[in-house]
Amino acid sequence: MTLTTLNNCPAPAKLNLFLHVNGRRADGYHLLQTVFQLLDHGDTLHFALRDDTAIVRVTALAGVPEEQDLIIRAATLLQAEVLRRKGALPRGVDIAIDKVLPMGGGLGGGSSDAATALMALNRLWQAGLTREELMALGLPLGADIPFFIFGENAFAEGVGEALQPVATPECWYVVIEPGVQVPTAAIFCAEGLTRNTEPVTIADFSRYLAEGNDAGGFGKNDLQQVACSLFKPVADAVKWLGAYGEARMTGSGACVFSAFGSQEEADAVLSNVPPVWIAWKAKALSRHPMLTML
Ligand SMILES: C[C@@](CO)(OP(=O)(O)O)[C@H](O)COP(=O)(O)OP(=O)(O)OC[C@H]1O[C@@H](n2ccc(N)nc2=O)[C@H](O)[C@@H]1O
Ligand SMILES: Nc1ncnc2c1ncn2[C@@H]1O[C@H](COP(=O)(O)OP(=O)(O)O)[C@@H](O)[C@H]1O
Repeated sequence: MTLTTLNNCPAPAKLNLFLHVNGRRADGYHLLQTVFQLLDHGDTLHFALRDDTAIVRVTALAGVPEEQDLIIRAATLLQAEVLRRKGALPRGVDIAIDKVLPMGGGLGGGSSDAATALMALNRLWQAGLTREELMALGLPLGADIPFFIFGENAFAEGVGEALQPVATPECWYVVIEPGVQVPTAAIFCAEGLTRNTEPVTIADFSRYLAEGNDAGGFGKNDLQQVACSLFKPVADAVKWLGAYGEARMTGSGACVFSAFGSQEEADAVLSNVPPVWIAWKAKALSRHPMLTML
């Protein structure tokens, strides 16, 4: 079927259930091991084909000029790839976004938006790229983009691009936004960052869960100590949520999460969150909702 619009396309948040820094590549990028968890909370994008070839963001995004927006950059890359393959530019597109996820929150919002744009436009433009080709196209824009296109919870290595599907518990997460934007680069270049965590295996993670442990208790987030020392609100959120269970930062911060077995337990914690913070609950997803939509 030829479509000209795709509305209500979800761009879910991710959590890094643990995040280990195992080394550094020659180009300075850090080698990581992590488990990515999809959440049923995120941004929503809307696409409408145009009669010209322009790619236009029709909603403003504070602090992100249109040409720097990962959504626009991803769409532009895919449009050029379609030109290369088919010899003609596909129609332009108006892209609207309902932005919910905080920027610099470690929830992968920008990457998830870009991944959703690539998946939606691959369909609208009938571009025919495989999932692997879309993942490779997105990687230079952000290390988390391949994961979102992969579409399943994953054990990731490299800079996050070597992905294996992994089962994770069907639990609820409480997420606190401490109200600061943590710049990823500042955390990775911090002097105090440890970069030599011993590698783990996907089997180690799965065994830990099979023993009945919470998803958020395996390993640690190696970026957390540095982020907490540079950004006190992150340390405060870890301390506060830690009173209810294992509390951990996601990605390079700033958001902090804890796992709960039921929605009621999550609600009980949420009702106590100090009003200085934005906080919400989200259910663990096992698949990216775009996979069902397309
Ligand atoms: C840490 C993670 C974990 O999922 O997520 P977020 O917290 O950003 O969501 C990602 O690896 C974020 O990867 P990516 O999205 O590519 O990071 P960027 O913001 O582009 O990286 C900014 C800078 O951080 C450093 N950087 C980033 C990733 C990495 N594996 N090693 C690095 O050294 C580089 O100096 C890079 O220029
Ligand atoms: N569509 C977008 N949504 C959010 N951030 C974007 C977007 N496009 C570019 N960015 C830039 O990416 C940075 C990281 O944002 P984001 O991916 O939301 O956080 P994080 O990498 O911590 O999960 C932002 O500070 C912003 O400058």
